[in-house]
Amino acid sequence: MAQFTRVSRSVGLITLQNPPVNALSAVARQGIVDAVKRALSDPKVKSVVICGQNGIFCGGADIKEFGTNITGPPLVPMIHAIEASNKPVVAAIEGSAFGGGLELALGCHYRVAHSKAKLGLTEVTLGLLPAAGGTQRLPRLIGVPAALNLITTGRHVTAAEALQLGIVDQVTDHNAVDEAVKFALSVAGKSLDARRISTYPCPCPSDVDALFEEVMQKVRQSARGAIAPIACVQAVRAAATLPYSQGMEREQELMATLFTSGQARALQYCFFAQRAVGRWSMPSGARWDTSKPRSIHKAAVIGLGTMGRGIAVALAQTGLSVVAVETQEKQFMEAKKMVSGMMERGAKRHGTAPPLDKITYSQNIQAVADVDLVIEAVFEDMALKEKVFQQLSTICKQGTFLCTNTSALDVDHLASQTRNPELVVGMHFFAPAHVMKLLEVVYGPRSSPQAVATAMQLGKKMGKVSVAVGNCRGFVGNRMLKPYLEQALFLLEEGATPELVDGALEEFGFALGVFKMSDLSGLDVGWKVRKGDGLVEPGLASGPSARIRQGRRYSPLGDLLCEQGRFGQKTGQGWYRYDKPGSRVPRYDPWLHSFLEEYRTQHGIVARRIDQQEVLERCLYALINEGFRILEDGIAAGPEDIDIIYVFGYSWPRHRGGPMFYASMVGLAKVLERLEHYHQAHPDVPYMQPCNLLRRLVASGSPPVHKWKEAIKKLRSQL
Ligand SMILES: CCCCCC/C=C/CC(=O)SCCNC(=O)CCNC(=O)[C@H](O)C(C)(C)COP(=O)(O)OP(=O)(O)OC[C@H]1O[C@@H](n2cnc3c(N)ncnc32)[C@H](O)[C@@H]1OP(=O)(O)O
Repeated sequence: MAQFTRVSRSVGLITLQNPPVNALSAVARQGIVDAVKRALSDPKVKSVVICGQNGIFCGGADIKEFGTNITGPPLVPMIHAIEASNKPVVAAIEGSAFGGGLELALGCHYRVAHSKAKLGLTEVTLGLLPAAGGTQRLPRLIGVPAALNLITTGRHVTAAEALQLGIVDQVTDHNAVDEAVKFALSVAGKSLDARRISTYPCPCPSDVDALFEEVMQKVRQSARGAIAPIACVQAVRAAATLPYSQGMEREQELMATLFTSGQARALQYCFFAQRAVGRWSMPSGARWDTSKPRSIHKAAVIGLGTMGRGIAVALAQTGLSVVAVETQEKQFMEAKKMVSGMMERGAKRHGTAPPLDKITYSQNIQAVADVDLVIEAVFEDMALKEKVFQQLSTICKQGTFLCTNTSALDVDHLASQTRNPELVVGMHFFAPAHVMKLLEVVYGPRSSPQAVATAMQLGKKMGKVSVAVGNCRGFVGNRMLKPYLEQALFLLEEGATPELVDGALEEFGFALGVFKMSDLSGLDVGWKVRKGDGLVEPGLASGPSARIRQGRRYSPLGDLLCEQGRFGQKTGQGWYRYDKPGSRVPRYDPWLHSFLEEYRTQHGIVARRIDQQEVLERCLYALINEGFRILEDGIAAGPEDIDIIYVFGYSWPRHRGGPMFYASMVGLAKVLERLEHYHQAHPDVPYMQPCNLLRRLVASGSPPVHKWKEAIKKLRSQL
């Protein structure tokens, strides 16, 4: 797991060998301890280089070991031994040096990095802190403000930035190991007194207290309830205010609390879930490892509204040639300007050239004749989309994949409009499409595995986290949102306010509560859908039937706002008031509150006190219940797919692991009991009726979330 060789006569080369990322597992740590001992005791070795095999230095501690009985030598004394060595030790950093990997490098006396390497103390993203001395060494090396920034965000820095910050001593475009060996030869025999970071004083600004107070406030605000970033600040504060050994004690103390926390479990679950969704499967048995994607060189986007523009930018940024089609003159001119602006801003942020020449614009759909893949992003109207798919089917060359960006409509019905339905899949982007990381790849019963594999691969190229899901109304994300939104409206009817509901959800960790989010998305969007579904009945003002539609409880509150022209941020009024149309800061709206009171009076509802717990239980458990139905229906292959969709697409707090993971943490029996309770109280709300799968999982002893897939398979086979 760590190979020792002697190179250039006097350099001991220690190579970590733990594929795929040279994580510091127990065996790898033992390998390093043994190799370091060997290097230090070999009189021929005058200096040492530590590197990782296969072009990656080290991906940090082995996350798979967390939550198990950890054996093998601990990291902290191992790194101390390296730092204490009387022979110079040089880290040769290629690929990545993350978490414990960078901490190992900080224990070395020198660091040489390849120009393409990335470095970071990423532990906070896993609900932890850099507890192998990282919180104590980094501030001593680069100063408190820069260390705070890196440690509390876990962000990756390039080799160039690492050099500028003083994290590495040399950056090279050549082979980093060869350069590190040369470096090691050059420093052999030199004094190491000034090279042991733990002995450095911590450079601090004069008013340390004020600095930490300010940072703590900022971190609390952005952490949305996550505890690790706060512990990171506390640990760095210890570096700034205590001697090294006491700082280390504080670091270990804080880590002990984080290590066993539910948040760390949730974040580590998300880490693996994000990777697991790439190993997709379809009910037909088609899988990621047996389905070959086709290469896409040229793509087209049809419709340059908000979504189409974002998709065109995202495609061009991957280096593809893109044909962007918009048939309406005004929208066409506007879109061209907007798309160029979006690309220029993106390029400026990344310090690259905007890929303006990658896009050709056309007002004629015939321009897509020679592309390999089309993404339709016209207005969300089935008749319009049907027509576009019929046209595409005749215009495009043989074999072109036809994708739709619909957020809810029937992908299979669109496929039926084409000559080759097997080439049709959904590619559901989230707004703004060039920014949001999530992509739902929707397969219909006739989508070919190759079409799914191609869309998944294209999503990956675009830097998206792509999740393959089955075809149903709203797919996974929007389908689960429906009961969540419905409960929020019922709560308003019964006595809650938008502020109370949003407050509870934001305290839970959502970036925006449900009403703020609805104002941002536009209330007219759902109104149109409800009209299409025959749910909107203007004039049905009061009486018992006013709140029953299609045999179930219905709240017309959203429709009533829309009838008043209150569409949210864009009109300056929605569930909140905004300073002017397009403003983003929601303000308390006395009109809305009187409106709610009048509404309740009109419908004979006596407002009651609703607490945060009820808000959370009703909104979240209704959503989770639908998640179980989605699993039962086979629309999502496993809980990880649902959780990743919610974390990346719907701002579900990552430190709560996604809705299905959260349900497992709350306890399935408790979720079931609360759903039963609310369904008894509201029998006319079918979404509250506990799903069979949930009942059966509880009856089978509530297996942990990573065993659900297996349990569902077993339950299915028993049917
Ligand atoms: C009491 C304990 C005290 C401990 C004190 C010290 C504390 C240290 C804490 C840490 O070090 S926590 C770990 C910090 N490391 C990271 O955050 C890095 C995580 N990994 C990555 O960011 C990426 O994997 C990568 C290294 C940049 C490589 O990316 P790439 O896209 O090339 O591959 P992936 O698909 O992401 O990964 C491949 C494969 O490897 C698994 N994996 C990656 N990192 C780790 C790890 N650190 N431990 C275990 N396994 C790891 C990953 O899950 C993939 O496998 P899978 O089967 O597909 O899931």
